[in-house]
Amino acid sequence: MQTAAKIFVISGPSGSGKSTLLKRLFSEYPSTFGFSISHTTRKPRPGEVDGKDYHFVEKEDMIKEVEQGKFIESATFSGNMYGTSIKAVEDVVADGKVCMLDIDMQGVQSVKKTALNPKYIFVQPPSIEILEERLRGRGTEKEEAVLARLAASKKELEYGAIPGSYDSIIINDDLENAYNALKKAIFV
Ligand SMILES: Nc1ncnc2c1ncn2[C@@H]1O[C@H](COP(=O)(O)OP(=O)(O)OP(=O)(O)O)[C@@H](O)[C@H]1O
Repeated sequence: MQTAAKIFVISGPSGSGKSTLLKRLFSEYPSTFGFSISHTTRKPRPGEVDGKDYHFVEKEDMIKEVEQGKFIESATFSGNMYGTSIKAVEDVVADGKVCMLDIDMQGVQSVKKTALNPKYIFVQPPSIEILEERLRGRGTEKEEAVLARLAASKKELEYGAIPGSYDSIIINDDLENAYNALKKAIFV
């Protein structure tokens, strides 16, 4: 099946349903799509393979490459750096797959400065109240983290509402409808 682009950026507030939708897409089309492999400065855990689970790199090398503008996004969690390089996205395409990039609003703005030329998809919750319900229902975050995510989601929603920020907006109310809308945005 033909897709509208080789790279899709999927963004939206935490809890809006990006992972749920992508999981479905990957299971319906197991050989069409791929995720880029992230870099990290943390040490591999037993069984983790360099270049498969992560690109395991030294901190000074990663800092240098981030400074050189080779990364779309990078962040530090508990002392370890993580990030997505532009090349990691290009590698997915070189491997014959359509790259799905699940990133936040800052990542979106950063991709816009590259030559990757993806289609941008925004996954929008039906309302803030429902977003809050789903975030709590997921049960993966402590109260503090839920509140931080909700605060960040307001900015994500504002950015999503600016005309031209995204090529498609998927309102994730009924999952079935949202999934069909996602497929419409992806396949031509
Ligand atoms: N259409 C829907 N109707 C009801 N519940 C949904 C729907 N879509 C997703 N959910 C539920 O909402 C919660 C958040 O979804 P999900 O984890 O996919 O969000 P996300 O955007 O990937 O979040 P994050 O950015 O934090 O990874 C999950 O518990 C999921 O099962």
